[in-house]
Amino acid sequence: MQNRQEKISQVIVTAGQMRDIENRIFAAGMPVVALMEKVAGLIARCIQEIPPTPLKKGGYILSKTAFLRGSRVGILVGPGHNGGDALVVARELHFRGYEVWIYSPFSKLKELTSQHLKYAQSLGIPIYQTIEQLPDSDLLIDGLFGFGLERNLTDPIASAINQLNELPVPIYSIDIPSGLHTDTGVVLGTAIRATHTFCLGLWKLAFFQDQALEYLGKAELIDFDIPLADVEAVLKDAPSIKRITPATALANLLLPRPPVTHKYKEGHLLLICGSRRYAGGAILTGLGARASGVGMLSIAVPQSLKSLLVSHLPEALIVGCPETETGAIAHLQLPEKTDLSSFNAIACGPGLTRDATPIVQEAINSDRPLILDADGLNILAQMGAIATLKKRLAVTVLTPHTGEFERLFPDVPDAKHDRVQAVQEAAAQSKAIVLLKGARTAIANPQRAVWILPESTPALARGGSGDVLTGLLGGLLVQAATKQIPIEDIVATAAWWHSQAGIIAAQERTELGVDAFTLTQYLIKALT
Ligand SMILES: NC(=O)C1=CN([C@@H]2O[C@H](COP(=O)(O)OP(=O)(O)OC[C@H]3O[C@@H](n4cnc5c(N)ncnc54)[C@H](O)[C@@H]3O)[C@@H](O)[C@H]2O)[C@@H](O)CC1
Ligand SMILES: [K+]
Repeated sequence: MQNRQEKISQVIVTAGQMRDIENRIFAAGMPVVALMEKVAGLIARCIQEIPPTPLKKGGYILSKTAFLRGSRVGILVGPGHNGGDALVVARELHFRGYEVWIYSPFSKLKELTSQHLKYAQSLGIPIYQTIEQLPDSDLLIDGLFGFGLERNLTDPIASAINQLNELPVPIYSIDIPSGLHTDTGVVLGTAIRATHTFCLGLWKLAFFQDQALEYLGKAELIDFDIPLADVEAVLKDAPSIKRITPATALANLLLPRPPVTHKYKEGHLLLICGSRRYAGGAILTGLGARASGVGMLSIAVPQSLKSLLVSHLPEALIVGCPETETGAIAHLQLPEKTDLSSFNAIACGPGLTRDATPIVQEAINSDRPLILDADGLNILAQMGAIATLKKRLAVTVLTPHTGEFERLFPDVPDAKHDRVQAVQEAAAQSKAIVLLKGARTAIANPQRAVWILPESTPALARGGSGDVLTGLLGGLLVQAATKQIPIEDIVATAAWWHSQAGIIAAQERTELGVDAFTLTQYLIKALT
């Protein structure tokens, strides 16, 4: 049972896939009306369990409303089965003693929705057609549109939604905030700004698109027992899109270590980073790698940074390299009897400046697994990312933020519109594993499979936090090199670990207190 729940919690579907899964359930004999009753019953129960918490918006307490028996609940009803769900909730809350009213602005409703409305009316629940008639409420439930929304919202419903968003009451959306595109999370005209969203059955893609986040509020999955067999049957031929869960991330963390091992068995990582201008980037990348538990760490930096790096990372082998006039690494000067094949992987980029082109070229030409970040990505973009990467013999991992992504892949569809599709396309075209940073970091492999980080914190939106990720990822990658773990899974684990450290640090120190050095100090804490 645990296994089923864990699997369900990883799945992410599009609206089309959800409809196909739903149709299989109906074809197998489950009556539509029974499923609606079951789903809406679960939602009604969740609403009754809402604790009496103060309402906050933007961090400020607006009112101390408690949603207790007797509270006034406004139910927003659309024309389809999302509206049907809302009407079943209305009926249940009515019988549980809540003071319910219904806003039903559409004249044409689907059959089942229309029947529920008729029954609600027979119970004496007040029904209003226009926004001006609506009484006050302590809580709104949004059942205007679910995954059936197919075109832009227009007036009068669009302006009604805008007015409802202004009310100082929490809004609980059923399935998805009405007005959001279920796959891209794009706002179709306007959308409900929910304080809480009950996502029904399986996570929909919109929940992991950055542009949707400010509309979703706190998101919760309502598991209504969709059989795994139906999910697997519908998803089997499509590239998988998965949430990274704590269980999957921890499974790849290489703990416990085998009792008999040695430092070279736990991987040798080469970091190529830093310049006179950006010395700190090299330190942060090194500290990220240190937290990974890497067996051996070598760090190539400009000669003038060598003693600084030694003082911060005494355990690492610091390789001082000849430098350009501007203080960038001019070329790699490894110790005697060492060449790039001595390392299990290379991570290259943080703090290099764009003057370090030859060394990035050298790393790309090597046959080692390679992580490129920051200036490593900017230099790659100048070379032409797709053509350059196609020639690589070993795996490449790219870790761009949106700006770097656009420079790397100018011909890939707009990452601001649909980040998931963009990262899939970039990985497929470049044959690299691409980690697109954002509020919901998304990782894709060349086969278009995607892993999405469902949780993060804006505390990580600070200079240097990406350097920490690069080091951490590099350290994990070399340790996994001898252990047959797919690299995509290691990338997902590194992203999860990094964000968990940020979340825990922010809880203790506020979102303002997570500078990149502090973040490195929370990495181990996130596991203990
Ligand atoms: N997936 C499932 O297994 C289940 C789904 N259920 C509910 O059913 C919902 C999907 O129901 P529907 O397919 O009926 O879709 P919706 O309820 O999302 O709405 C579709 C209706 O809205 C109309 N519409 C679409 N765009 C419009 C626009 N821009 N302006 C005005 N009208 C517009 C359509 O013509 C259609 O009548 C889900 O979101 C969920 O709430 C649950 O009842 C039961 C289980
Ligand atoms: K909705």
